[in-house]
Amino acid sequence: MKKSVVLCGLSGSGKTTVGKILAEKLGWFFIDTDQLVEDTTSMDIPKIFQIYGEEGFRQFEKQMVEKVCKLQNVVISIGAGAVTKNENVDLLKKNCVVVFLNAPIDILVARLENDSSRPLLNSANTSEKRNKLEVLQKQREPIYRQIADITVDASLQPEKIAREIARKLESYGLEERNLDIEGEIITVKTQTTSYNVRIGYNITKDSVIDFLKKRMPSKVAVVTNPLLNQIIAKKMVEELNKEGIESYVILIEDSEERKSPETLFKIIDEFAKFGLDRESFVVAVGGGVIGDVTGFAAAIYMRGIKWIYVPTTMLAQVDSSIGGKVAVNYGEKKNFLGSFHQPSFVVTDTKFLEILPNEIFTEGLAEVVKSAVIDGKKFFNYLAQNVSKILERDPKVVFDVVSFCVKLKGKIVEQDEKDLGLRMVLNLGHTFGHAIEACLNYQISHAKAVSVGLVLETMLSHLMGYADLSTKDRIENVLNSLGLPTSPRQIELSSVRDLLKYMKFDKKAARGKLRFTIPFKIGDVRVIECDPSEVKNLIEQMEGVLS
Ligand SMILES: Nc1ncnc2c1ncn2[C@@H]1O[C@H](COP(=O)(O)OP(=O)(O)O)[C@@H](O)[C@H]1O
Ligand SMILES: O=C(O)C1=C[C@@H](OP(=O)(O)O)[C@@H](O)[C@H](O)C1
Ligand SMILES: [Mg+2]
Ligand SMILES: [Zn+2]
Repeated sequence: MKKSVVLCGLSGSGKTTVGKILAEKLGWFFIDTDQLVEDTTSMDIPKIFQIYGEEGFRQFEKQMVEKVCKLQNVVISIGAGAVTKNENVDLLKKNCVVVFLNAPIDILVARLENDSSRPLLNSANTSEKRNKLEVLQKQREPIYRQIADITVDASLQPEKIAREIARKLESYGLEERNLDIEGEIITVKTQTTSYNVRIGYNITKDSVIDFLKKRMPSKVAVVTNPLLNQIIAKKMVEELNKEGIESYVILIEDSEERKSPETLFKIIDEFAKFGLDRESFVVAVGGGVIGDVTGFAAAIYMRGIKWIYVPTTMLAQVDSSIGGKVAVNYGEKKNFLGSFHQPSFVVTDTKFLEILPNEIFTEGLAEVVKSAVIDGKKFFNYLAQNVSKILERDPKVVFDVVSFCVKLKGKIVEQDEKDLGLRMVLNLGHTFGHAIEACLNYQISHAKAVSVGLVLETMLSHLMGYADLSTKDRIENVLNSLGLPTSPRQIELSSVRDLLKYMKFDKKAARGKLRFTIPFKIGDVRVIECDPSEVKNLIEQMEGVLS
């Protein structure tokens, strides 16, 4: 199924200009691969050509095409030459409705007359520029024509072109998404502080700006990745500056490997470079890695400055954005260095969830099931009954799911901010989950590990004489129907016994005892302590059942 739109055509055909207008019209996010390449390399395109040559640029461009083709509901504008790589063409055709912006050369030459940002068209005079464009046209136009689902006359006014494309997209089932969902504000009151989590649809920019305008911080640093910079952060910073609040963007790459002390110090160096002081604010826009690292940087910079979190993935919205746990990995050890530093405000905008690749969306769902098991039958049954709506990302159901999880976690954190008692129930699925992640060398996602962990911990509870088998079956069924793994075999974990040695390094283990959070039944989750030898016995029994 084609879930996004890409605009192609020669330089000057209006891919960037029309793409922005079209996205606005559809209520979708807009992404330009040229801009992504520039933000990722921190260089403009002429500079990239100068240093790496055209082929070097094409390699960066290919990585960006791969990245954006994983998303949904986005308007993409590519560089004119992206179609010269077959891999790009294949991906774009597979994932996007392709629109060819077709305009006569004379018009293109006129539009680009004073433009020096396109190195392949750099020329001393107009006729030379025209010749270069004609050479590119011969090579590329046949490809545009061949891959186009829709062709439009790009010599018209940009607004008109965008309108025409939007009309033609309807027959591909791609339509405007401007949903009217009533938001809500949830207050989290801990012993040390109190803050609001505002949940809503398409609320990020206004919420953050309103909040900051009331406080007028000395400076603001927004930490995000290149993709989210284009989608939201850049505009936010521009508006903040217009409002007289001096603001900057700090771009980081946010793969799990980058959740490191190096990234932490890089962010801190940037804070110092921009002159942030104790009256400044930090805004983290991104998934769990960006939230955790940025929150930790805010926690230790000048002994702590205030921060706002805008979580953009399902996992971050339902889990890591609440409760103020911030951290980086240290060597092999996950979240080994960290602190508690509650944000001053959380903006949970479910519009971000519309564009997530399926796999990343699903990653949040394991924690959702966990929350449902902790809370009880009502939410658990709601989940079980709404599996297909969740997978379709029905906006209302997604909103309810996020809201539910935020409220539950908020309540738990209010009673036990520092993870000394009650908060440990949130570790359900995680003693096994973390051990699975470590045992598989972190080549598995946290979500999949927690999903299998949930099932194994319920089995453990059963073998201890607590949970009955129907509880295990119900948890297993919901996880399975959401597309999450439930058995060691599905994740290529050959021996459950191997997990034991990793459990001993768990942060929850103390004085030689292991700690588990296990369900007695749905809605009754308890923390228990065990001797490693007892756990070894039980795991051996478990392997008997599994084989
Ligand atoms: N339909 C249009 N009518 C008039 N000017 C346009 C139109 N589309 C683009 N332009 C102008 O042409 C120049 C190149 O547009 P741009 O969007 O950068 O094209 P592309 O991304 O396809 O290279 C810009 O100065 C832009 O304002
Ligand atoms: O023709 C090309 O190969 C290029 C086109 C540019 O994008 P536009 O199509 O926006 O000019 C940009 O990707 C780069 O300068 C290379
Ligand atoms: Mg462009
Ligand atoms: Zn987790």
